[in-house]
Amino acid sequence: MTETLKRTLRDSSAMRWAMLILLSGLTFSTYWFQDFFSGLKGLMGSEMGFSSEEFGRILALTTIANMFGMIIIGGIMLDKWGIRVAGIVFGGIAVLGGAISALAASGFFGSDHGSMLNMIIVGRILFGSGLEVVCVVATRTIVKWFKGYDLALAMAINMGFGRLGSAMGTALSLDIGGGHVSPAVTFAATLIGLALIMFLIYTVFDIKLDKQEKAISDKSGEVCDPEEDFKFSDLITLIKNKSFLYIALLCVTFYAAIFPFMQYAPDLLINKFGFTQNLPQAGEVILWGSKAIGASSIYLIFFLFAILFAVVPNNFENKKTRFLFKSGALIAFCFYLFVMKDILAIWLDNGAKTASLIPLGTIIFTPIFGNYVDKKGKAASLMILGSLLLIFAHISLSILDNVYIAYFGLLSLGVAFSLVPAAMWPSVAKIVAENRLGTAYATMFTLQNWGLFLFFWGIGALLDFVNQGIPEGQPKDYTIPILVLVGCGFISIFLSFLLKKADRKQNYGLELPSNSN
Ligand SMILES: C[C@H](N)C(=O)N[C@@H](CCCCN)C(=O)O
Repeated sequence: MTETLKRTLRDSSAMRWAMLILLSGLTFSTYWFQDFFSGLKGLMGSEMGFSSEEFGRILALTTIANMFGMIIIGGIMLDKWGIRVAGIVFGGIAVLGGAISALAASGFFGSDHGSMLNMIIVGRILFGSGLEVVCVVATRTIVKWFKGYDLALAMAINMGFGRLGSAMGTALSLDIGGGHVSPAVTFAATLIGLALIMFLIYTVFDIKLDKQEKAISDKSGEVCDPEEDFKFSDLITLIKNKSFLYIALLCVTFYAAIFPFMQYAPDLLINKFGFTQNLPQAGEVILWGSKAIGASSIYLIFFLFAILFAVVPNNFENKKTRFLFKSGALIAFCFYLFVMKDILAIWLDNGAKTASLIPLGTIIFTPIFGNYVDKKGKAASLMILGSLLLIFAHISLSILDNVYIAYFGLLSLGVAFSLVPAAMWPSVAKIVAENRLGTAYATMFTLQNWGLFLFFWGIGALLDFVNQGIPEGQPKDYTIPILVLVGCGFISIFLSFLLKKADRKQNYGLELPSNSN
C-alpha cells in the first residue's frame, strides 16, 4: 500500500505489529499465571501438603465462573464498553486474582492448609475470569487491527506470546521460587500487573485509531458494519450453525486433551520417566546464565536484523536474497545450538523444563502454520492432522515406557498444539460475521472451560485414585489418567471430519487461503 493510501494507524504495518506487542503482554502474563503451578506440583505437595486432587481442584476451580457465564458477561461488557474499558476492567480482575493467590500462598490469610488452599482458589477464580475475557478482548483487538492483513499470522504470534508465558512459567517457577512456592506466585502475579500497564499504553493508540476511522466514515458517509449488542438469540443461531457447532465441540475436546495434560506433564515426566526436579547450584546458574544470555543475545541481534530485513517491502521477491536469508538463519541457529548444548542437555533432564518445550515449540510452529493457513488454506485438514498427532502423543506418554518415544510424543504434541489453534481460530472468523465474533469466541471459551474443569480436576482425582496407598514422594502411575486423553483425540478427529464435511455444504471456505477473503 502506498503512502497516499495509508489512511489510519492500522494501515501502517509497523504500527499494527507494535500494537500486537503491547496487547500481547497481557496474553504472555496471564498464560504464565495459568500454567506456572505445573512446575511446582511436587513442591506444593511437599511444602504445602497439597494432594494431586487438591492441585487439580485449584486448577479446575479457575474455570468455575467461566463455566457459568462469566465469559459471556465479559463478551457483553466488551460489546457495550468497547475494547479499552473491557481490557482494563478484566485485566484488572486478573491482577486482583493474582494478588489474592500470591497473598494466600505467603500465608497472609492464615498459614493452615485450608486457608491457603481456599484463598488460592478464590484468587484463581478471579484470575480465571480475567484470563478468558482478556483472551476475547485480545482476539477482538487483533481482528480490529489486522482484518485484511495477515490475520492468521497475527493471531498465531499473539498465541506465541501466550505459549512463551506458559513455557517460561512452567520451566522457571521452581528456580524463581528458590525451592518455595510463594515467591513464584508473587512473581507471576506481578507480571500481570506490568502487562496491564502495557495495555494502558495501547489504549492511547486505540483511541487515536477510533478517531481516525470516525473522521473517515463521517467524511465519506461510509457505514461500517456496526458491532451489535449481545442477544441470547445469537447464541441459538450460532449453535444451530453446524460448522460452528463442530468447531466449538472440537475446541472442547482438543483443549481438554492439551491444557490439563500440560499442568501434569512435569510431574508425569518425573514420576514415569525419571526426570529430575533438582535446582541447579548457584555457581552453575551463573555459568549457564552468562552462556545462555551471551548466545541468546547474539541470536536475538541476528533475529532482529532478520525481521528488519523481512519487513522491507519486496525483500523476499528476490530468490537470491531469500536463499541468503534462509541459510543465514540456519547457520545462526546451528551456532546457537552448539553454544547451548550443555545447557540443553541439563534442560532435557529436568521434568518441568522438558515439559516447557511443548509450548516453546509452538512459538515457532504456530506462526508457520498460521502463515500456511493465510496463504494456502486447508484449515479443516490441518485440524484432522493435529488430532491424529494428539492421539500418538498421548499413547506414547501413557502405555509406552520408552523415554525416546516419549520425546517424540512431546514433539508431536507440540506440533498438534500449533496446528489446531493456528487453523481453528482464524476459521471461526470465516464462519461467523465480524460483529458476532465476540459472542462466538465467548461461547467457545465457555464450552472449553467445561472440558477444562472436568480434566483439570479429573486427572488429579484419578491419579490419587489409581495410586491409593502409594506414599507422597514415591513414583505415581500416570497410565490411566493420560490414556483417557487418547479418547479426546479420537473425538477430535471425528469432529474435524464433520467440520470439513459441513464446510463443503456451507461454503465458508475453510480449506481456502485466508488472504483471499
Ligand atoms: C485460554 C483461551 N480460552 C484459549 O483457548 N486460548 C487459545 C487461543 C485463542 C486465541 C483466539 N484468537 C489458545 O490456544 O491458547
